Amino acid sequence: MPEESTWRSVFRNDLFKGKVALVSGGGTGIGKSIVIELASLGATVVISSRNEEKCHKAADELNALGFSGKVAAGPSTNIRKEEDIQKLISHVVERYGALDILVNNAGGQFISDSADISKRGFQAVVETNLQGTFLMCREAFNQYMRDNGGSIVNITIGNRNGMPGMMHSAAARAGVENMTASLCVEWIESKVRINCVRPGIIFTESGFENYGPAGEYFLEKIVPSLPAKRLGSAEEVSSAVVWLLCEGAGYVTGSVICVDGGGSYVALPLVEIEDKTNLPTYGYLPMKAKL
Ligand SMILES: CCCCCCC/C=C/C(=O)SCCNC(=O)CCNC(=O)[C@H](O)C(C)(C)COP(=O)(O)OP(=O)(O)OC[C@H]1O[C@@H](n2cnc3c(N)ncnc32)[C@H](O)[C@@H]1OP(=O)(O)O
Ligand SMILES: NC(=O)C1=CN([C@@H]2O[C@H](COP(=O)(O)OP(=O)(O)OC[C@H]3O[C@@H](n4cnc5c(N)ncnc54)[C@H](OP(=O)(O)O)[C@@H]3O)[C@@H](O)[C@H]2O)C=CC1
Repeated sequence: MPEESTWRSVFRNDLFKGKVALVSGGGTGIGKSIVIELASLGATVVISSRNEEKCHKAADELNALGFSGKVAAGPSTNIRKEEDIQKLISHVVERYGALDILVNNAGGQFISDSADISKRGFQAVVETNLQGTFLMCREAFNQYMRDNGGSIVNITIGNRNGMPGMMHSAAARAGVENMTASLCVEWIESKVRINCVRPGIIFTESGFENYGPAGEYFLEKIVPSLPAKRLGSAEEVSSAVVWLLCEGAGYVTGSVICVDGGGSYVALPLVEIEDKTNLPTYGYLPMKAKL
């Protein structure tokens, strides 16, 4: 996390004054950076995840840094569980009287060849990333935003070229982006805007711990293949999130902003393809060139 003395948001410091925000997975990584942005711009921010202690620790740390009382941990919430989500949203609305901003940042997956993913493994990833995001949006809308308006940002993952090695997550996040397109129309009458931010490969300690040595190995191969030749920072993601949430983005809904240094336009070498290809050729004419 940046030192408070050196870190300044690029946005106006009262941008979210009086607003109440909920950031899922806000105790670590990208989510924590979004929390810092929102709190520093005047919002009251509730953070939640499965590990409540981690969220309390992050809230205490941020409040001690100068966001005194602006950051609070909500109840432990597993976004795979509908009842946890219902309780979390009602906790925020009852305690803070509003829910103006929702950032669906919680999510994750594991690296695996698709052929080795069990049914439960696939379900766990889809339940977390697609169903969890849907239920968070639905509850926020039904319990508050339908009558009061609001702004939602869903964090997704690079899925333009699929994501060999993380197929389940890319499929679920593509679903989130498509769901966002539907919801932006259905909820516009309630003055709810909903958008996505699709990060490329972003350095977060918490995120990469999840992959262990496999993560290091992949990174060595991925970084040279990225057009930007570097990883992104959490702050580069949270800047985009905050812009989408603010009034200046008032005509933006249903969109996806890629924060990926151009990574969507190259194939990431997450899986190795042998030089010798086995794909049979079809054709009647003799091949002039060796394909
Ligand atoms: C390193 C470079 C690669 C490119 C990076 C791309 C950029 C993306 C970065 C990020 O997303 S950073 C965020 C990372 N953080 C996380 O992913 C954390 C959250 N993830 C999880 O909690 C899990 O991955 C989960 C599967 C979503 C949930 O795990 P949980 O333990 O709660 O699931 P269970 O209900 O216990 O198990 C369900 C099912 O899933 C199988 N499974 C779980 N982990 C793995 C694994 N590592 N490999 C294979 N299978 C796994 C588990 O075995 C269960 O299935 P069955 O065994 O019962 O069939
Ligand atoms: N870092 C990267 O390169 C990229 C990350 N992303 C996405 O950005 C988001 C943040 O990732 P990042 O900050 O890197 O990694 P983190 O692991 O730090 O963030 C994931 C957060 O989600 C929470 N979470 C995970 N599963 C659940 C669940 N079932 N219910 C509630 N909370 C949950 C975790 O908390 P807890 O364990 O306490 O539940 C954690 O705080 C994720 O959705 C990730 O997939 C997308 C593209 C690239």
